[in-house]
Amino acid sequence: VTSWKGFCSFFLYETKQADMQAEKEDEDDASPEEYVALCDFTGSGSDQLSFSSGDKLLVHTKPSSDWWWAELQGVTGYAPASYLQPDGAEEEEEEEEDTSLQDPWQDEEYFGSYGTLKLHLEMLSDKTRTEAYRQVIFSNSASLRNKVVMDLGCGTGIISLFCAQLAQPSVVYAVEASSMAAYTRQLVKQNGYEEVVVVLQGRAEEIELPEQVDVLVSEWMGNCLLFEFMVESVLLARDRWLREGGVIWPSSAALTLVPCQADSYFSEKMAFWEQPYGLDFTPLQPLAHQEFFTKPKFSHLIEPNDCLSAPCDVICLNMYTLQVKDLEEMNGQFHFCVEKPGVFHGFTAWFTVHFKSLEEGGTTVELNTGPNSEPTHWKQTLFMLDKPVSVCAGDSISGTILLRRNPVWRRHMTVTLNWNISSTGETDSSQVGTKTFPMWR
Ligand SMILES: C[S@@+](CC[C@H](N)C(=O)[O-])C[C@H]1O[C@@H](n2cnc3c(N)ncnc32)[C@H](O)[C@@H]1O
Repeated sequence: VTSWKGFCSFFLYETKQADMQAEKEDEDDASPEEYVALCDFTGSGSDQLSFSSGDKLLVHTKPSSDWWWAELQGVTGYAPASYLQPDGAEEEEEEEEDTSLQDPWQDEEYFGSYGTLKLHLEMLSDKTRTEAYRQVIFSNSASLRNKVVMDLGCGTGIISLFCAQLAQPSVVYAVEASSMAAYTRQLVKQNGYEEVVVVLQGRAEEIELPEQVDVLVSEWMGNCLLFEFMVESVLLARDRWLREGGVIWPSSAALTLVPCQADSYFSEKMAFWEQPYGLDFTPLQPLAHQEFFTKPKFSHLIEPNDCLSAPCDVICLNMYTLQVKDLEEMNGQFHFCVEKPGVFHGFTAWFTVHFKSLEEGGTTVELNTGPNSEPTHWKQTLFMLDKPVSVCAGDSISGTILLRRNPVWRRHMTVTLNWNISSTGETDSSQVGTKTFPMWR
C-alpha cells in the first residue's frame, strides 16, 4: 500500500539528509572505495553506469544514499547503491554494517508501521478498496457457508469481520504479524464474533493452523502491484494451507500502463528552474532531474485526458499458478497507438485485481485502481522520461517493461522501461529510449 511506501520514502529521505551531510564533510579527502556489483544493471541516460554482476567498481563519491558516482574501466556514472557491496564483504561477516546481517525484509520497520493506526486509517478510509472486499464476501455469502477461511494480513480484521457478518463460515483464521493483532482480537470480541474469527499473531510463513482452508483471502497489493512483495507470503500460504480445489482471492491481477502527459508535474519540478523571479536557475535542472525524475512518482492522479492512447495490460498474474520464483523478474510488452497530438512525458501505471465468484454464473468482482475508476489510496504511479517528446496522432509507442526484484532488499524492485516511438507521418522517424527506476532500492 502507499502507506508503507510513504513510511519507507520518509525513512529514506531522513537518512538521505543525514548521509549527504556526513558524506559532504569527508568527500574531499576520501580516496575511491572498491565495490562489487551484486547483479547486472543497465544504466539509462548519459549519466548512469551500466555494469554486470561481479564487476569491480570504484566508488568516488556518495552524493545520496541511493546513487553513487562510480567508475568502471575508466567510464564514470551514477550507480544504484543497493546493487553494490564492499569488495571483500563476504569475508567480513563479523562487521555489524555488513548488509547480510541486516534483515532483507525490513520486518521491524514494515510490521512496526502496520502496528500503528495511521496506515489502517488510510486503508479503511479507502472506500473503493474496502467496499470491493465487502462486495466479494456479500456476493459469495451462500457459498461461504460452513467454509474455513484464512485472512492473510488481516490488519484490523476488516475482511474477517465482513465474513463473520455477511456469511456463515465455520471459522476465519485472521493472521497478522504486527502488534495490531492484539487490538484486532478486541475488535472481534467487541463485535461479538469471537466464536467465528480466530486471530493469530505471527508471520503467515511461520504460523500453524489446525486444518487446511477452503478460501484464502488477502489484501496484499502494493504500488505498481508488487512493491512490498507481500504477495510472496500469500503464495507460500497458498501452497501450505489452501486445500486442493480451494479458492484464492484476489484470483488474478494485472498491471496496466499508458503513455501520458504530465505537464503540471513537469512544470512544477523542472520548468520552474528556467526563470524564477526573473533569474536563470537552469544550472539546477540536472539536480532537479536527479531528485525528481529518477524514481517513480507515487500517489499520482492522472486525468483521463492526459492519457495519450488506450491503456495496455503489461503483466497478468494468475494467483493459482504464480510461483515465488516468477517474482524475481517479470516481463511485459506494450504497443500503444497515440490517439491525439501531445507531449509524451512518461508512463503511468496502475493495477486491477479480480475476485472470481464461487457461485455458478456469479459475477466477478473487480477492483480497478486506474484513472477511469473511483480513486483509491494507491492512486497511480508515474514514470517520467528524461526528456519530453512531442507526439502526433497515429504515432506508435512500443516496447517492454521489466520488473526486477532487488536481490538484497526483498520488498523492493526496479522497473525498466524500453520504448520506441515511431512516426509514420511526414517525418517518418523513430526514437528509442530506456530508463530504470528504483522502487525504492
Ligand atoms: C495491506 S494491509 C491489509 C490489512 C487488512 N487486511 C485490510 O484490508 O485493511 C496488509 C497487512 O498484512 C500484514 N502482513 C504483511 N505480511 C504479512 C505476513 N507475512 N504475515 C502476517 N501478516 C502480514 C501487515 O502487517 C498488514 O497489517
